[in-house]
Amino acid sequence: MATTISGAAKQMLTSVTDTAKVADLQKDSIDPNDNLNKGLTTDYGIYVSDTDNWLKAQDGSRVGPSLLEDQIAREKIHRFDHERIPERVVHARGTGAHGYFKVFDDRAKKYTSAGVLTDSSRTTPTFVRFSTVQGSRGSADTVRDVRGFATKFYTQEGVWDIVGNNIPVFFIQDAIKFPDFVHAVKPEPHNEVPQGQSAHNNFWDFVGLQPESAHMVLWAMSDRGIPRSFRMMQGFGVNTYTLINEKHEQFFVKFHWIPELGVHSFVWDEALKVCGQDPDFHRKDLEEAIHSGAYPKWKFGIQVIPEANEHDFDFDILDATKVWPEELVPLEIIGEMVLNKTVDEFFPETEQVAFCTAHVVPGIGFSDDPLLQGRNFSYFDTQITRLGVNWQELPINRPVCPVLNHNRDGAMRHKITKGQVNYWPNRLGVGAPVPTSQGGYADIATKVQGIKQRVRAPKFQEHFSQAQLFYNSLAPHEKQHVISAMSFELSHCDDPIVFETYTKLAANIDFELAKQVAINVGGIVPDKPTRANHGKATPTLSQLYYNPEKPTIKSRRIAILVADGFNLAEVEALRAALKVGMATTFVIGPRRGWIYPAGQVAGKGTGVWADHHYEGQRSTLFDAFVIPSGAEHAQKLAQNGRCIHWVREAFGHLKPIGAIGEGVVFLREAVQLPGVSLTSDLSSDSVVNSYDVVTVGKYDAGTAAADTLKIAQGEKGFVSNFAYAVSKHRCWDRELDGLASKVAF
Ligand code: HEM
Repeated sequence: MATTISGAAKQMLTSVTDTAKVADLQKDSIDPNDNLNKGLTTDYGIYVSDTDNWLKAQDGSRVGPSLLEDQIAREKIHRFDHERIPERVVHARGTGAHGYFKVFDDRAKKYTSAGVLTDSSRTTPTFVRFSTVQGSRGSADTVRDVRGFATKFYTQEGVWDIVGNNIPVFFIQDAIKFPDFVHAVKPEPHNEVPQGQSAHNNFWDFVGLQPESAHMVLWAMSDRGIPRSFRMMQGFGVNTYTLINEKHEQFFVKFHWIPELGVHSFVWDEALKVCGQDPDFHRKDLEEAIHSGAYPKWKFGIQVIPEANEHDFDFDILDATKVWPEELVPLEIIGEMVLNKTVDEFFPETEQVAFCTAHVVPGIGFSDDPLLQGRNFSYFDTQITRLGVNWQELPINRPVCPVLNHNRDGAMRHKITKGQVNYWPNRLGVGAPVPTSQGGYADIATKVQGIKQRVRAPKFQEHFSQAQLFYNSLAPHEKQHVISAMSFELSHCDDPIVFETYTKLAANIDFELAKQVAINVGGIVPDKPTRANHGKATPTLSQLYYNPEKPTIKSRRIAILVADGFNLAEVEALRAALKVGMATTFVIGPRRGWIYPAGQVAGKGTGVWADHHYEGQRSTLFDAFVIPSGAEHAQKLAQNGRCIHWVREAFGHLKPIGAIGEGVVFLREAVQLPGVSLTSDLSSDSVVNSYDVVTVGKYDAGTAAADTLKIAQGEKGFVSNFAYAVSKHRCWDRELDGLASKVAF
């Protein structure tokens, strides 16, 4: 039986994007350009000759009544009236993509019999949906929030879902608190405010009275809450699951995703602005990366604890408000996932995809983690409201292996099962259970004992030790960001009970943190810590730990700011060099269209095509930018307040800035960045890098060819030096040395 199942599901891969799931979806896809589908029809298939005029009783001179008998108009209106479905009760705003997952080898065999985790010859199709939690479907992407990272694996043995987040812990320990938590964080009930934010009384009231949330609150207030891109986030299964090997030995496990590009975030001012300037920023970023071939990639890792060692730790390994420090439980990297295809249509794929933590395949199981236990009930249940009881039959949700059972009927049943019986046992032997020896899901016999009572286990009572561990592990700029974020949020709480309670609670985490936040928001300033800080730290909790070993500028958005009279050869050389590193360049000029280089008559011939005009996009939407040389161009930039603001804002957001020749003069004379040294010799090609403001006097096409992109520290060439600054993401020293705060932006 087992061989029949996997045999039937064998994946026929003709290219990396043509996974078994993508092929499966073709059965339900239509292409309107296809000849067979050229003409417009009603839902029941007759051709429609007029979509503009409702059938009316009319005498030619006056408008008469519209007739209810018009079945074509009625159908159109009915469909429209009902085309919205309930949005997800949480994680309503999201975007998804297809991809595939592979393990490197069979090293996980000692833990699990799951083929998806042990068979390196397999390519398992995946679909990932990234989301925010608080906001509704139409809210902005770059709000401060936890991000969902939900992965559906279409394995040969059935669907496996890891419904995770970009933060490894959760706000609550027991699922019974989930409705309270969600009610508290969502817009307040009396006025439905605020949208997409936790900066309000009810959220901070709840977490102030619920100290188990202290650890997760710190993560959400850290840079993790404002990721630069879905592609630059870690993912975590959060809950404790189990792995079961062929010998029926059981292990506790946590699942991890580690992004190839490192873990990077916006700065808060930038995230706030992007909410308005481009509310779809993350959605478009994912699409742009996949379409440009810079496929997002994550390593997949597991932390494993043998069943016998469950109680070896000073925290409970089933408590979802705790991480398993990697010094205690090493992370084993066993595979990777690539996302390489955007959806063809948002609604049937991204909106109708439905995850469920209870979806596991043989070799993977659950633990008694009380949050997971509740989740296993909740997801199936909520999909019934959102999509109907046959939600698992929808094309995006159905497995790529055969499905056969006696669950029939229900609203919107698609499948037609032939035969006479829909129950087991039956006289025909149809739909028989599969023995575990042949692939049937095995529940491991486990001894359970206890007294029925509403309590939490003893180690679930401690809430601050890991909050301290997290805070202690952050780099100085990361700590500063937590203080600022908490201060921003509590400033939005106008009820003194709320901000006083939380500032009091924060003194359990870190004295300096509590003091600074309390001063900023008018809270209760502690005179001593409520609890001593144990001083322990672990490197893996800081985002800096995940900087790629080999620096990269892959998929970074780099703007080149020009006015008429710029140096064309430089711009062409820069674009060519940055393209080698798979960065995407955009020219920003006074207008969208041709911008004319020095020596060329305006309006004659071509120059460089500007992708946007100065007002069309702002510096917030790019990772870095360069100003080429050209006397006339530099003078024009200096006359334009928006261009000066562009540079000051990028400086304030700690972004790398490059300038050449008269571009440097523009920086020195018009922009006046504080505390930064710029090259003073416009005839020299030696590069000056000061706080990742990279300047050079001369950079010609010949030099550019010689300066092939080498992204490494200490590289002398202009483009390599600039690219290295881009690979580091931001210049934190600008912030730590107080330069950023001196600029108006
Ligand atoms: C470890 C803690 C949790 C994590 C990591 C988590 C993660 C997620 C993610 C990523 C989604 C979005 C799925 C998608 O993209 O469609 C989601 C949705 C949802 N979660 Fe959770 N969640 C957690 C806790 C809970 C708990 C405790 C409950 C309930 C007891 C719950 C109930 C829901 C519901 C009802 C949805 C909406 C599902 C849908 O309509 O598709 N979650 N969760």
